[in-house]
Amino acid sequence: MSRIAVIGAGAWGTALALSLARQGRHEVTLWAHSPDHAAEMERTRENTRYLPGFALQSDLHITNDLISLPGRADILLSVTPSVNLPETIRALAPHLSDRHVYVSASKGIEDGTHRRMSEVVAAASPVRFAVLGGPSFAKEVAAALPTTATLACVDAEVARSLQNDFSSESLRVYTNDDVVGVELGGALKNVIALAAGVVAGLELGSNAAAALITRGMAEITRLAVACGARPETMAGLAGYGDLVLTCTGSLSRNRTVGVELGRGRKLDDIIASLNGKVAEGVRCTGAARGLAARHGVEMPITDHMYAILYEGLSPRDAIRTLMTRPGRGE
Ligand SMILES: NC(=O)C1=CN([C@@H]2O[C@H](COP(=O)(O)OP(=O)(O)OC[C@H]3O[C@@H](n4cnc5c(N)ncnc54)[C@H](OP(=O)(O)O)[C@@H]3O)[C@@H](O)[C@H]2O)C=CC1
Ligand SMILES: O=C(CO)COP(=O)(O)O
Repeated sequence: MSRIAVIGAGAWGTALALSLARQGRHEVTLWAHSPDHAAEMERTRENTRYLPGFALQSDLHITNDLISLPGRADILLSVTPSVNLPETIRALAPHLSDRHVYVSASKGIEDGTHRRMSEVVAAASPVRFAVLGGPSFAKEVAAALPTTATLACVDAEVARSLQNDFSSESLRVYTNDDVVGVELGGALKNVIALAAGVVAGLELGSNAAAALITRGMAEITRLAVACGARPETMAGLAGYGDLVLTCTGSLSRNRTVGVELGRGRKLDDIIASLNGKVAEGVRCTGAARGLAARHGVEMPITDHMYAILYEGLSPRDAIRTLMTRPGRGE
């Protein structure tokens, strides 16, 4: 039995808490950011705001007390939006030690600094770090549909132990030691998923959708490898797997934002209609572009996505300029 605290009661944190509690062999606590959300989940035994339709098990603890978590758990599973990780880890830091394993399931890169979540955590605390990635829509994990994931940690023993803790009949977990690759695969695919949504919103057809995924993978891999990732990781679940899922699956929030952009809706209006739900790619597009500039890596799809989001480029003009760039080898 492990004591596991899930930090973040959005859709993904709740789905992971449900999946862990379902096993019946762990003590699981789910932390919600806002007190009223925690109280509402305690009362209804359901997360009606972010993952409606799934009953929270009676032995799943719910709390809003962040700093109690390091005392009641050895594994901290961090599932806040990436923009909220720095404030969360700052609050937790005085209570953390190297006996804690901190598993990040957030998929983003810090704005401005371009730090990965592992770098944000390492700068603030002495915990051992792992990252969970792969193709995994929260709703399907909550429904116990077959799902695979990648768990990366530089310490192979910790990775194996987490694999054992997280694995179940419906969740098959693979280990990896390429933390950089799993982190960047998860964050960068969100940018390409936005672009895939744009292609769908403009009704550009299946050829364009396949091209976008493939050329998107090429630029994600270029950047990730320049940052130290292994190419094989990018060809695996946390790379291609998650990219294919979010570029094709209608449950993807990032893809949905892209679809609406392609149909001509304004970004502010689309974000407002998400009601506090996060589409990480919107922020990550700027961070990815900054990281690429630092490493001298060419990211044409990411650049055009940035111009659509923040510089008023029309989706149709973006596709036209991408299609008419000077010819090059594949
Ligand atoms: N949804 C999915 O299928 C998957 C999501 N992910 C990743 O998981 C992460 C979380 O996404 P998801 O679960 O979808 O989130 P949701 O969009 O479902 O929910 C947003 C969450 O952010 C919380 N929040 C808002 N402000 C803060 C804050 N200042 N500090 C901490 N938390 C805050 C909200 O809590 P409150 O309402 O109480 O303020 C709410 O729990 C993202 O990085 C995402 O990419 C990864 C795989 C799958
Ligand atoms: O990362 C995800 C699935 O693996 C979820 O993608 P969205 O954030 O686009 O919904």
